[in-house]
Amino acid sequence: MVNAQIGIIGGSGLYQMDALKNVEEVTLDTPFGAPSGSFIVGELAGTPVAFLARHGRGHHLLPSEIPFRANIHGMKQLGVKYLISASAVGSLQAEAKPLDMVVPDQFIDRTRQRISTFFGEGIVAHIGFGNPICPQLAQCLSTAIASLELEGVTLHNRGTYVCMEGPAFSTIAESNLYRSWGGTVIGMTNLPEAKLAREAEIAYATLALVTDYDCWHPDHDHVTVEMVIGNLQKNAVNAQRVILETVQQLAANPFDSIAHSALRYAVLTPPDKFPAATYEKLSLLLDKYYSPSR
Ligand SMILES: CSC[C@H]1O[C@H](OP(=O)(O)O)[C@H](O)[C@@H]1O
Ligand SMILES: Nc1ncnc2[nH]cnc12
Repeated sequence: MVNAQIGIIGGSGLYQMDALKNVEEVTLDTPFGAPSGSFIVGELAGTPVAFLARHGRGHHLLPSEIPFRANIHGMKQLGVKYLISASAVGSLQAEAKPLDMVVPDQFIDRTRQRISTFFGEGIVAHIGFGNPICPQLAQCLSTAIASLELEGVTLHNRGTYVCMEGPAFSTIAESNLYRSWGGTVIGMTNLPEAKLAREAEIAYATLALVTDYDCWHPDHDHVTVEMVIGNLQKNAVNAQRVILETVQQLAANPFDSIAHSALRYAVLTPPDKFPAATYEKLSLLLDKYYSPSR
């Protein structure tokens, strides 16, 4: 099996990494079904990475249809310890303008139809999620963005990502509500990913690419798909430069994240009560702690 410690999930407008070398397409199955598509494994500046387009390469999956569990499980199978998510977001604050980059440190969950856990079916676990983003990985992203001095791009190195269900964009009333809650940006995908990555003990951070002002700003048009993709196309080259720089930093200075031991005290069910079939589904996550005692 191919091994890549760094994973990249590309969102709307980022369906491939142009700088990848020695590329191999890997099709994986998981106990949680099929991922969004095949993983593209290759080298970025000599470092092995695994890339996945979360909506599929032809963008055929709605946010609510993305097989988040399979995607994260697939990354885990490939050996990923650090996961970078690149995502299009609307801005909820005037200072975060289209084409800016935000590295959020918090989430607000407004999803309704997502399965955001690997657990259940007889094995109960509760991970800590107070700090949902890995601070060191977020710092790597921020350092990379700052070091590139990208023209016209302001870095916002913290912020709250509101994750809505979609697929319709928000109403003005909702957008203003999220602003009053302190939301910085809004998207439809990153929260289930972050929760599942934490359960899989993978450090996760988001590179949020601002594409629009959602619908709250009196001086800007309401968000449309055309606006999102137009701005992302302008910024996709910069986003790939940021990811490349981050991967180089990470390869030179790997670190231990709190995410890497998230399950140590999370499981409540005694191991002798684990249903065998459920344990088998979760063995990639749980063997590290329980295999010898079972
Ligand atoms: C194309 S606009 C809405 C769409 O874009 C964002 O996707 P991603 O997070 O995968 O970049 C947003 O979350 C919606 O899924
Ligand atoms: N305004 C917005 N709302 C939700 N998701 C988005 N992705 C990009 N812009 C968005």
